[in-house]
Amino acid sequence: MNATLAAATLNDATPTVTPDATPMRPLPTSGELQRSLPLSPALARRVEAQRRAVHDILAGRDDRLLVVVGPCSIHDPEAALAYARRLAELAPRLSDRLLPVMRVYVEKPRTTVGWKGLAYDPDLDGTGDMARGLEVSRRLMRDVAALGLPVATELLQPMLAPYLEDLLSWVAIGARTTESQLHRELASGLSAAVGFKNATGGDTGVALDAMRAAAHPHSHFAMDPGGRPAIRDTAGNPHTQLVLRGGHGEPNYQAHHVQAARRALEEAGLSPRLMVDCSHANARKDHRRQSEVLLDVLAQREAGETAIAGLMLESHLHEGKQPLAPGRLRHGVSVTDACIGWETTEHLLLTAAERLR
Ligand SMILES: O=C[C@H](O)[C@H](O)COP(=O)(O)O
Ligand SMILES: C=C(OP(=O)(O)O)C(=O)O
Repeated sequence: MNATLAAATLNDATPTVTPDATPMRPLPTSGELQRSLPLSPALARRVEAQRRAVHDILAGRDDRLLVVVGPCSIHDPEAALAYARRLAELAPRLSDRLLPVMRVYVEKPRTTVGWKGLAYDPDLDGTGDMARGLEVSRRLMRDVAALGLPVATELLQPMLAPYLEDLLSWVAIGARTTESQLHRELASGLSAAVGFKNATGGDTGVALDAMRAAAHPHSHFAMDPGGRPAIRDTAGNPHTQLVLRGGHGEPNYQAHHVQAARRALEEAGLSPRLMVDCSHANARKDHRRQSEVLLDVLAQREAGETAIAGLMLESHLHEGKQPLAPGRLRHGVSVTDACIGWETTEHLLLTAAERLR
């Protein structure tokens, strides 16, 4: 062992260097962040009610459509809050047929390399101020939940979950991590519902395996709120869902795909209530195609397909995407995948509510 590390390990319970002696930067513990940005009892009760509403849809006790909608990624919390206000204002006009849940995605999985999200790099300049990233992420999620909108996010780094999980009503485990045992263990201890995406290559079987694994109790390595390593014993999460997102550039949202997925869920003894992601490979990475997918999904519901319990849309204040060039960013435009703009989003959500009445 390197001499600096050995000294630090022996003399100090919290070493501040890595094995190659690179200094490490401190982060708050999840308990510290929760104390500085607490959930009031009233907001905690509201999140509980939001989770119950999502669970009811997944269990088929509520036949509304769960709609996970919002930016591909959050890079500007102020623009995200402006989006949230519009969605919260629209929600009462939809609420008899749809339950809108806002995408507040602060972590991004990357195919190779790229900006990894607000929690990792809130200054968008590679400085990686994750302490501030965690703080702005938690603050934003708390503001969105306080507007009355259930919060959805992708959980990618399991260590990050305890900082945010008390605010979440719906969690995605992404196409790149559905097969990961760590993410299945994580899902098994969450109170929020969890959507497992099919793999990037299109395999839905791994998501079904993930649902079965997450429903099971686990004991796994974790951090306690004080930042100490701890064993987390989970109860298992029965509120999980398959998310069809297409694979290898090929869609999997059409009626025959949905019917095949429903049969596979039933055969595996899982609840046949899935979500269709209108973006990603289902839109062949062209954001304008999201409306085609949504209209097809609505037609399937109208034809009596009960397996479709939800859909996902990538949407921001303004259409399209832009390169991440700090100082030259257009307000409310995605810096990751291209999104549909607010007017299209509003039109699609109102159309969906009307057609499902
Ligand atoms: O939704 C997001 C992206 O499709 C995913 O994070 C991968 O992004 P990338 O291929 O641009 O890295
Ligand atoms: C990364 C995402 O999706 P997927 O895991 O399907 O690529 C996403 O929804 O932001």
